[in-house]
Amino acid sequence: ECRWFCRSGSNCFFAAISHSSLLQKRRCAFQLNNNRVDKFLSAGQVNGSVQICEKTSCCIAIYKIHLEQLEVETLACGLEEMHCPESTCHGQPFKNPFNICHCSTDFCNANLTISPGMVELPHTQSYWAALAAVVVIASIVVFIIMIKWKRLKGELPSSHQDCSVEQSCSGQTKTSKNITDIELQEVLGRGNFATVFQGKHNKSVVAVKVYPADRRSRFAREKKIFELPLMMHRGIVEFLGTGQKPDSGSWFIVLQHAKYGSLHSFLCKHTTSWMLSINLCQSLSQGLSYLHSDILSHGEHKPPVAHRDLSSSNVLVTADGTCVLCDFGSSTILRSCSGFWGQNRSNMMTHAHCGTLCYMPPEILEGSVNLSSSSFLMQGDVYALGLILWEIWMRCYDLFEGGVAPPHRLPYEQELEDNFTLDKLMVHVSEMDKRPSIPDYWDKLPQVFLLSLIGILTDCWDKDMDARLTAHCVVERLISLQSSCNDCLRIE
Ligand SMILES: Nc1ncnc2c1ncn2[C@@H]1O[C@H](COP(=O)(O)OP(=O)(O)OP(=O)(O)O)[C@@H](O)[C@H]1O
Repeated sequence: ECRWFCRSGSNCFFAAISHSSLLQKRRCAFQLNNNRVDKFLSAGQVNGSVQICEKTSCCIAIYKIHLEQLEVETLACGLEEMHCPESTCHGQPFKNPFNICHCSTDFCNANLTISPGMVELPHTQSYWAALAAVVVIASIVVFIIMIKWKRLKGELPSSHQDCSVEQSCSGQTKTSKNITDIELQEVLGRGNFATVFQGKHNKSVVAVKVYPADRRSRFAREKKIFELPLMMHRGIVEFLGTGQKPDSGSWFIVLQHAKYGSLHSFLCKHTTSWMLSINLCQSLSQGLSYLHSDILSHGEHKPPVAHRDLSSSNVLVTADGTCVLCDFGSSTILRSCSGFWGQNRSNMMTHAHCGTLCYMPPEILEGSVNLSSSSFLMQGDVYALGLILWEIWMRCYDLFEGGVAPPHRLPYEQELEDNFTLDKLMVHVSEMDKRPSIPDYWDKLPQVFLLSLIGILTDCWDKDMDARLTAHCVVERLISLQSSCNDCLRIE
């Protein structure tokens, strides 16, 4: 599911990206929990938390389940050519107390889950130890069911204020409207996973994102994000419902129709005034700030969500000149409460490597994220936000001499030109710590204004992810930038 390559946008050059060795060789999550030199080091080239397989196209994971938690022993490439028909990781008992899985897609060994029938393997062969474990687990389950049942009946208070309460963190979703009467018209855009059509529903113009039948899991993932409680905000594309086409079996999501399409295509076609550009920047940052927020309101809980594929192609421009976020197919729900994140640590490798290449932050390119914290996903979104703000301001004619802005370019397009490869991007962004260039003409802008504008960009795309602004702070900095500049550009 993860994308390493930019989509081939109409005018932009990323279709030319090629990196043959990376395309051909299997990439697996890499982690060794014992400190000794391990035979798995010889299975392929290691770069941080990624191993590029030399001997096989299978990834493996060896892990145990201890106290209902997954404990990873080894994530690596397979050691020798082997048969691994499964695309995802399904554990089989291995040397006691470990399970092992072999799978055949990139980073599939990072996506480990405890499936319902899977129990902790006893550390000894003792029947009684196993029985005791089963009894303890069963008692805990019965206890939790009793508590929930009592809460449902109102016998126990449901304290939504307390973030440790499982109920407020337990993944509430709303059932979306099942839409059957939809008319599809022209194609609005095509992504890697779906085709978006203009459509008609209840006499209104809508956008219909159609997933082919074999993309059901991607459809379900995006639907799940839209169905979170309180997922309505003017900076997030409005979700109207879902359905299935009876003829082809494909699935669709019905959305608000954004008149100007993606921000990328909008910026390719239009330059903007300062007022329009600051509106685009503010609405975009407000949408991201809301997405990242943990909100509890009237008994409903929206956990923080990391977008993970933020780019100017995944932001839409509406008729009133504001941005809305779209494409939540790579997004991750970050539950802030009671250990959910901890239970999913083994998924973080997969989380870390999603996204469109040119918007990937240095820590992801290097494979050096701190997996003990969930915040790196949101910090990665803020890095991408900084690049998009730069894209918007590079098309603002009020910021250029004679009111002429240069043609739209993607981040790093100018610097890396046609030789755009992952290696070049890593050297440029990570090793040399370079960022998109600031035009010389901006030096002529009023100093205070310029410092504040450049400050927002540099504080979003800082190499040190902990030094980056939060999306909420970006909103505040943009408000103060706007108010400090009422007449500095001599514009209304
Ligand atoms: N609500 C909408 N209104 C107008 N155009 C839209 C809308 N949603 C999507 N589009 C257009 O369709 C394109 C593809 O949409 P989207 O990014 O959601 O698809 P995808 O298959 O998930 O893409 P990706 O490859 O980024 O995952 C967008 O870049 C945009 O041009």
